[in-house]
Amino acid sequence: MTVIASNLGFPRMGSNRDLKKLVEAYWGGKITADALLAGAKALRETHWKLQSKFLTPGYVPSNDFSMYDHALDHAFLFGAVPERYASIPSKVDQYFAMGRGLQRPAEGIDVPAMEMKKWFDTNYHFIVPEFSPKTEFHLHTLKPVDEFLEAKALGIATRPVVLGPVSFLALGKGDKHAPAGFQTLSLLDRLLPVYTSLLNKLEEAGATAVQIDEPILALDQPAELKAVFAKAYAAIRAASPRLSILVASYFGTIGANIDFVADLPIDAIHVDLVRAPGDLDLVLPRIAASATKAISVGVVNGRNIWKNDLAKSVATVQRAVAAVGASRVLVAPSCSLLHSPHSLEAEVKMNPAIKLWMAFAVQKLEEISVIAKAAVDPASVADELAANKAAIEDRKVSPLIHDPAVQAELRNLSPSMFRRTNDFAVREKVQQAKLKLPSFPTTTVGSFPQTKEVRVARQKLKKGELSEAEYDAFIKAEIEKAVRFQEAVGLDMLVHGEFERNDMVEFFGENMRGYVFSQNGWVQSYGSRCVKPPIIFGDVSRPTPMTVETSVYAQSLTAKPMKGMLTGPVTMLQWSFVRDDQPRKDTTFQIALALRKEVADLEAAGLPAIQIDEPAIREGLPLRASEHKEYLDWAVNAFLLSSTGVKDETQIHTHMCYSDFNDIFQSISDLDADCITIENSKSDLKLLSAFEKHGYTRGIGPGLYDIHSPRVPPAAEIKERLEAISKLIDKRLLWVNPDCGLKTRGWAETEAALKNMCDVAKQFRAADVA
Ligand SMILES: CN1c2c(nc(N)[nH]c2=O)NC[C@@H]1CNc1ccc(C(=O)N[C@@H](CCC(=O)N[C@@H](CCC(=O)N[C@@H](CCC(=O)O)C(=O)O)C(=O)O)C(=O)O)cc1
Ligand SMILES: N[C@@H](CCS)C(=O)O
Ligand SMILES: [Zn+2]
Repeated sequence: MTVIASNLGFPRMGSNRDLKKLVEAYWGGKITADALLAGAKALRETHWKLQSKFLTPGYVPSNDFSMYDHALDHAFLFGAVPERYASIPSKVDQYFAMGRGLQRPAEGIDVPAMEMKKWFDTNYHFIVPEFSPKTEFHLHTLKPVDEFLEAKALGIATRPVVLGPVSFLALGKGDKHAPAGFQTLSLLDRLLPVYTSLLNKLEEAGATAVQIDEPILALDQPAELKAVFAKAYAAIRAASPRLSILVASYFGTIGANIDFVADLPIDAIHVDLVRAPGDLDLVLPRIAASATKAISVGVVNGRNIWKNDLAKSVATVQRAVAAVGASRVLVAPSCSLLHSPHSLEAEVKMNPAIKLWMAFAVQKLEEISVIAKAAVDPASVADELAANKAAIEDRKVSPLIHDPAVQAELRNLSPSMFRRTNDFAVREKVQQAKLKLPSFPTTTVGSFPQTKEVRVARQKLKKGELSEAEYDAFIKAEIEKAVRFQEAVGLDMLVHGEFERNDMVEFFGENMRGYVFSQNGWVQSYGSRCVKPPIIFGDVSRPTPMTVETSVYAQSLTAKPMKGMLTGPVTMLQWSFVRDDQPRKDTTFQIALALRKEVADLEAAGLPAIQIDEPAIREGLPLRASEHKEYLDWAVNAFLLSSTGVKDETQIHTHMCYSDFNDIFQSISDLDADCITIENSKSDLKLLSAFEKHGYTRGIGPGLYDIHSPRVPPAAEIKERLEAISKLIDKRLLWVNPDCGLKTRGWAETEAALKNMCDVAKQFRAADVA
């Protein structure tokens, strides 16, 4: 008797970010659509073959691959293609246009991208499906079937992954024509026949099992949802009586939702036992009470890079086996491995003492395989278990982790370190007297285009082909160009452009103690964009100033005020792989203390304004409301600890993007920043209504255009938006800026867009004076 070794999803990018290179080559006109599709197919083949080495036949996932995003795939699959993309001739271009917009003036095509949002509490972004009461579904593609058959042709039996009908609708939104109060779930009756016909086609192709992802089960759910789930799964069961259906919940506890999930006519339930170890006791009795249902135990962390404590996981799996028998237990990662880097194998430069503690996606599959074997026959994997035990022990006692000086500083924090000396009303006057900014001041969020030249220069520095001095001179030249550009375009508060940064989190990690870096530990962030999260393994501190020289240089080039530019403590935490041997709060406070010193140094060096970005503060919000307060208290305090050690005259900015901030409005206000630039261009005016409703009184720069798309926003569009905003927000508080940093854009489109934006600001300023 064996326990099944399974996977819920594999990273799509490939060992060498192959997918990124492929799609970008296609977008750049360097390869044809056929070459793109062939390249993607080859990548899937590699991934299926790789996974087959570790997983039980039939439990390798398919349809987890995506050219851009899986939520977009499902909108496309079910024909939820908004009207504005309907006339784009090729399906490939139509798909990418929905993800990233498309501007082809010669063909009269100019469509913005659909909205992009954070995928639950991850740093992955999904495309928000758009619906209206008129939405009719049909199978616009047969991607899951095609990919199932593709694997089958290679001799690999897979379990297709499909986004659940309830999560698919619930994660979507009403389009701009949808009436107020439109409920996307009201489309369930229309979706189900199409959904079940897809499952039928999968069965016809030979599929015997499917994984239906319902991640919304990790959220607090209204009572009405029980009936929605019951209806959806009754229809699925009726249409596919023999298909084995696993419903997967992940990213948190399934909680009280188990009460209705346990009654669904399905064959297996997946639970995330890393985030919610208590779910075993919650779910196992329900599984045991049924004669045939199986439990998929998510014991290997899909969200972090530390080695699994195999002995602990084996004990967990054995409890499940004891309760329901080995044939009804599946070992799995806690969630899809999409959020893990590909393989540790590439990490030839990493400190071996620390690498010993880690597992990336491929190593996690190996762990799953060992756990499944050990649950029934530990002797068969005795060597693997012994080696794992030694590594886990080694990490626990390693002297590399602890820094007594950092720990002492953390014990000695005083209440005054969490507040500014005076209120904003006082600070505002002192700052305005110093900065003398016009009304509707213009600024940008920090980064300017990270061109190929900039990235190649950094690569050359790493390879030793450029000296430190040559690289510094190159970066200084880039900064000077950016400063002259900003002056010419008419911006009021300038930035240095962040050219020296590989990434806003990685850069700071590289300059702090307690971090280690992978060479190739890329994780998809959105579309073709990847990040290489730094790894926090020990106590964090800042040995020397990190940004002062660069910021001082940038300020020396201009009479206009320059913003120092830092990444905030919560974002540093949220976008790193974090140590799991102390509370996240303690790690965040250590980072905040390091940043507080940097802020003090920037002020002392003469920077009049300092921006501390916290784009990830909302993303860190626990999925369950009962845990919100505790998180928000420490997250706000960490920001205050990093930012409040300055004089009244120093203007503290912050920046947030990619999330709905309405529900943390009070916490945003509690950050007490003098100005917040906030993403808003694609999420209508709901957010600003919250600022209006709560009477926000500090500076605010709602993003005026979307920076994720190469599309240049016409001035009229920016103007219309600013007009709508200035009806909601007191114009004395308003700043004029894009949604987020411009690092992913080219210079030509940046120049055109910022010119339009600054022209609009000038028009508003003139009208204000008149
Ligand atoms: C603001 N955002 C960020 C998030 N998370 C972060 N950790 N950082 C963020 O900025 N989450 C929310 C959003 C997501 N947005 C983005 C935006 C842009 C990117 C992005 O551009 N990623 C780059 C990789 C960035 C990087 O670290 N680059 C390195 C290495 C560059 C490289 O690949 N070099 C090549 C050679 C050069 C070349 O040919 O281009 C090589 O080594 O082979 C660097 O600059 O040194 C991306 O390319 O995907 C991510 C998230
Ligand atoms: N300062 C950063 C913020 C990104 S969220 C940038 O401009 O890229
Ligand atoms: Zn941003």
